[in-house]
Amino acid sequence: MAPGRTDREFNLEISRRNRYRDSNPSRRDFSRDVKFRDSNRREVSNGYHHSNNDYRNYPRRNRSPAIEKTRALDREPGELSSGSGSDEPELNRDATIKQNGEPVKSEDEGSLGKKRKFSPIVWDRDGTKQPDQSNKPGKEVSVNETLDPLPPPTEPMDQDVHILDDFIDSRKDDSDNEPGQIEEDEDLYPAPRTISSSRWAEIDDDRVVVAPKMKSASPLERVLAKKVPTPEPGEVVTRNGSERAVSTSSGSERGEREVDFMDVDGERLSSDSDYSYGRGTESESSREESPEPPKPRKRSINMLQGCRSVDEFERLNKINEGTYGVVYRARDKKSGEVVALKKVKMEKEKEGFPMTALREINILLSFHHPSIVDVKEVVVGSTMDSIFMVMEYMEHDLKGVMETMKQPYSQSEVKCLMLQLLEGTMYLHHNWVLHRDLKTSNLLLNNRGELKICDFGLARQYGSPLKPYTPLVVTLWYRAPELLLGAKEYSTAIDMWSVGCIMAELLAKEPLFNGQNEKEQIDKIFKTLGTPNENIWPGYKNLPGSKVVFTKQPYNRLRDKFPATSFSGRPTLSEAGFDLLNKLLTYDPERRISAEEALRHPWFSEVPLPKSRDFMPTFPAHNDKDRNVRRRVMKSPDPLEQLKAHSRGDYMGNRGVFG
Ligand SMILES: Nc1ncnc2c1ncn2[C@@H]1O[C@H](COP(=O)(O)OP(=O)(O)OP(=O)(O)O)[C@@H](O)[C@H]1O
Repeated sequence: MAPGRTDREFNLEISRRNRYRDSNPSRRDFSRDVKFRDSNRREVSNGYHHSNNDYRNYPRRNRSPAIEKTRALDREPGELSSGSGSDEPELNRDATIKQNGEPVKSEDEGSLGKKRKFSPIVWDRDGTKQPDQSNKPGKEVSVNETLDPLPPPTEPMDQDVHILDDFIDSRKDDSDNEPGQIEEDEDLYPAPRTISSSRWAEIDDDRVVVAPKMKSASPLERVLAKKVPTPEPGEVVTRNGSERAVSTSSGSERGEREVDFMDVDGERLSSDSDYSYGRGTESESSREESPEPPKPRKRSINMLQGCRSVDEFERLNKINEGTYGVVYRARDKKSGEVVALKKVKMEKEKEGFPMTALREINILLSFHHPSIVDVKEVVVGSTMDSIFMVMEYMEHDLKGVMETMKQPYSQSEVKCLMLQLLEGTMYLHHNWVLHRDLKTSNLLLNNRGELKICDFGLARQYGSPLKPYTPLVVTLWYRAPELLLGAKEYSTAIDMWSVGCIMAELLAKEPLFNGQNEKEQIDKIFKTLGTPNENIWPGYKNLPGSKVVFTKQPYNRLRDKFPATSFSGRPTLSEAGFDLLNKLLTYDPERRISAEEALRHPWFSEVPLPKSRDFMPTFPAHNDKDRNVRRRVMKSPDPLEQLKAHSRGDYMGNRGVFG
C-alpha cells in the first residue's frame, strides 16, 4: 500500500490456515492424506505416490519400525559420502512401496512419454487448433527420439547467421498488444485498485469466460462459481451478465466486489473430501454427479484485526534480499520459534499493494504440502505499508548449498531431491497453479533433508482454456523454449522444463543452459538438444521466434554432458536417468513429461535408490550472514527486471535480443 493511502479502509479478508486448523481439530494433515487428481479432475488412487508420501511424511522419530526396516544398504558405485550422515544406509523405496502392496496402476501408468492428456495449450495463436498429425494415440515421441543420435564428434558445429530482426519486430509488436491481451501486463502493473477489490486472476474483468468442458471445476472456476451459478459445459458466461445474469452467492455481495479473495483457495483446500489423497474411494462418477462440493466452513478473518504485529518477533538477521522482498530470520517472542519473515517490498509500487505479493500470500496461505514452504501467518509492521509473511525457517537454499559443495550431489541424493521437487510441483499443477519461477534459489533446504519450493511471486492460477499470458516469466536459465520463442499460451510444461534444468544442475553442480540473454539462451539449448523442427515439435513454426535462424544442430548432444560412464569427471547418468532428463527437456510442451508421470519414472526405482531424507548431507547454517553476500557468483537475468524494462518502453534494452 502506497504512502498516503494508510487511512483508507483496508478491508482485506484473509484466510489463515493455522487458525482454521486450531479451530478444526478434525482436519486431517493434508500432507499425509492428499488425494490428487488427473487433469480431467478424476481422482487417482496411486499406490506409488501414496506409499512414497507416507514414508516422507512420517516424522523422523515417529516412523514405524516397518519403515525403519526398509532402509537398505544401497550405495551407488563410487558414491562419495558428503557432509554428515551421508554414510548411513538409504531408504529402500521398493520395500516401502510393498508395505502397501503392489503399486496401484492408474490408467495413465505406463504411458510415460505419451502426449500429455491435459495440457490445454492451444498453439495456434489465431485461435484454430493445429491438427496434430504426428501424434497418433500411443505414439511415444520425444525430441531425443526424433533427432538423430549423436555421431562421433567431427567438425565444429556450424554457426548459422542469426537473422533476428523479424523476431525482434514481432516481439515489439507483441509489446504493443491491445490492452488486456496479456494478463500479466495488467496484473503486474495494475490500474490503481484497492486491496478489497483485488482477487485472483481475471475475476475483476468483464471478459468472457468460456466454461471448460470439464465437469469438475478448477479453482478459478470455483471462484467464479461463487458468484454465478455453475455454467453448463461450453456455456458462455459474462461477468456483466449479458449472456446470463450474474447472481451472487450472498445477497450482501450484490453490486459490490467481494473482499474474500484470500479465503477462496483456503476454503477449497480445507475441504477434506476434496483433497484426501489415497484414502477416498469416491468414484469418478459419484464426484461428477454431485452438483456442488460440500460447502466448507468459511474461514476468513479481517486481516487488520486478526494480524499480529511484527513487534512480536525479535529480528535476528537478514537472510536475503530478493526482487520482491527482504527475508529476515526472526524469533517469535511468544513461542520462541525461529521463523523467516519476508517483508513485502512496497517502494516500487506506485499505487496499491503489489500484485506479486498478493499472489504469493494468497497461494502460500492456501497451500499445505511438505514440499512447499509453509506460510504460518501474515503480520503487519508499524505502518500499513509494511506487511510480512511469517514462514517456516529453512537453513539453506539449493543454489547456496551447491555453491559451497565440493562434489556434486550423488545420483541417490539427486533422486531424493527430485522426488520432493516433483511432488511439490505435482501438487501445484493439480491445484491449477503454475509456479513460473522454479530455480535452485527458490528451492529451500533444511538440515532434515527436506526440500521446499518457495517464492510464488510469479505464480498464477491457470484455467482451461488458457488465456494469453506474458512469456516474460521464469528466470532465463530455467525458461522453457516455448517462452523463449514467444508463446503466450503455455501451461504446466513450462515448470517441467525448469525441473529438467534443475535436475541437470543437481547432477553437474552447474547450470545447464546459462545464457546471458535470450538469444544466447536459445542458442545454448539448441546446441545441446538440437535445433527443433516441425516434426519433433508440431506448432513450432507458428511461434514468433521460430522465424529466426538459429544455430543448426541436427543432433542431440545431451548425452555428452551426462555419459553413462565417465573417466573425465563428468556427471554420470544411467539410461533411465537420462531418459527422464530427456523427457523433462522435450521441446514439444505437449509431450514433455508431467510431474505425475515423472514421479512414476523407473529411474526412481532402480539402484541406487533415492537416499532417505534423513541421510542427506547437512551443511552448517550461516545464520548470521546474508546469503546474498556469501554468493551470487553467477546470476541468471531476472524476469521481473525484463518486465519492468518492458513497461518502461525499453523492452529491447541491453537484456538480449528478445527482451
Ligand atoms: N522460509 C525461508 N527460510 C529461509 N530462507 C528463505 C525463506 N524464504 C526465502 N528465503 C531466502 O530468501 C531468498 C529470497 O526469497 P524469495 O525468493 O522468496 O524472494 P524474492 O524477492 O521473490 O526473490 P527473487 O529475487 O529470487 O525472486 C531465497 O532465495 C532464500 O535464500
